[in-house]
Amino acid sequence: MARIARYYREYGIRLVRGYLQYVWDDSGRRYVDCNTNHGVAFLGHANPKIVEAVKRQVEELWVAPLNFYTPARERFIEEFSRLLPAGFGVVFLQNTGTEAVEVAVKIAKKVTRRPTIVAFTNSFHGRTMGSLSITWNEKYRKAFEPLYPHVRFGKFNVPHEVDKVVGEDTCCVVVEPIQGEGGVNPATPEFLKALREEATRKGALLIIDEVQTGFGRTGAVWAFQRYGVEPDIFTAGKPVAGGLPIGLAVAREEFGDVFEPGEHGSTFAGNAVVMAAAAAASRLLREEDVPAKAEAMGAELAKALQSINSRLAVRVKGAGLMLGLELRVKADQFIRPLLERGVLALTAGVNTLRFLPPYMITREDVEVVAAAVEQVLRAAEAAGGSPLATAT
Ligand SMILES: Cc1ncc(COP(=O)(O)O)c(C=O)c1O
Repeated sequence: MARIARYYREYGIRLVRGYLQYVWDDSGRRYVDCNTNHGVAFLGHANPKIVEAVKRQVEELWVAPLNFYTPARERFIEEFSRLLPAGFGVVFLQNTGTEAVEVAVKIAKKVTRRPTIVAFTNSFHGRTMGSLSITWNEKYRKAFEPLYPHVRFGKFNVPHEVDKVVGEDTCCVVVEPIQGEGGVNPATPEFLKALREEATRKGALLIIDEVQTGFGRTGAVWAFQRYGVEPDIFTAGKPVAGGLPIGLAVAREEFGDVFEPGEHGSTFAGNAVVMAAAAAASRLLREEDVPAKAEAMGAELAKALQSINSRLAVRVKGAGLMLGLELRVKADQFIRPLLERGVLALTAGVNTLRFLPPYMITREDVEVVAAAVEQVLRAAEAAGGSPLATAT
């Protein structure tokens, strides 16, 4: 028998079931899911409203190329449009976050005819060759160089240097409103505003990457709405189809016809099953006021994490239900001990524990998570310096 290629750390746990904010392993053990497959299951595992829509769709039609109209795509665009700020009239359908970034950059290149992409320190935009080129961390890029050569990295959250990196050669500036993989680092309002102004001044497009932040997680449908700064294009992915693979770029109306037939495409993009799931997810987001719930439970979780009594905890970062607990030590050593206490979590950067739970997480779940985190930090403290590799 072949085996699945290994390039992820394995925890030796076999997950067999997921329902809303919980997953279960094959021994019947339940976990509070603050990993949600890197933010995908934000609307919960097997959310009944999405399950129902998918079930109906799989009996009707699975795939149809973008050359044809389908009721599933029509329902999706109708529901999704209600989540879009005025002026964002065009959706480019893809299958993953990295593809969403790729198409956004392609639009910028075609519109401006310029070569250079500007990105920032600690950015993460994906792992295909284009998006990897604007992902900052050497760990992800080194083995695959040379990448796309026309990239300049500016310093994240340093507004007075923005004019030095954005030039007349720049097709687009790509930024996460809150850096996810890079450490749960929120952009400052001054920084995003400087990017908007400088991009406009130099004739470059501003692309805001909402693959991790978007679709309600930060307390607004789109995180940039918290800043009052509007991009020309934004990307989304992870939770938009409730758990099925999706990525998309949303552009201002004027960029809608940028590609000639044949210049862009993707076989699975906009397939009927994913569209049915994304239509149901978009509807649920609006009807249940998911962003407001994320804001409220995010405040509870942030408060609980802040009150953790450990000298290893530095501060809580993020917004809504995209939260990081910065530590004085490397964060990855705590993922396994947290699993042993019934909590799935993530790391971000080197020394941040990241929590991306579903919006229906309860106060009791928050208590479970915070108690588990406190226990693992205290256990590490009690063990004395030895097991603690100091973060660099
Ligand atoms: C901000 C951001 N952009 C792009 C991506 C890539 O998305 P995907 O893994 O779906 O290709 C990610 C994934 O974590 C992300 O956080």
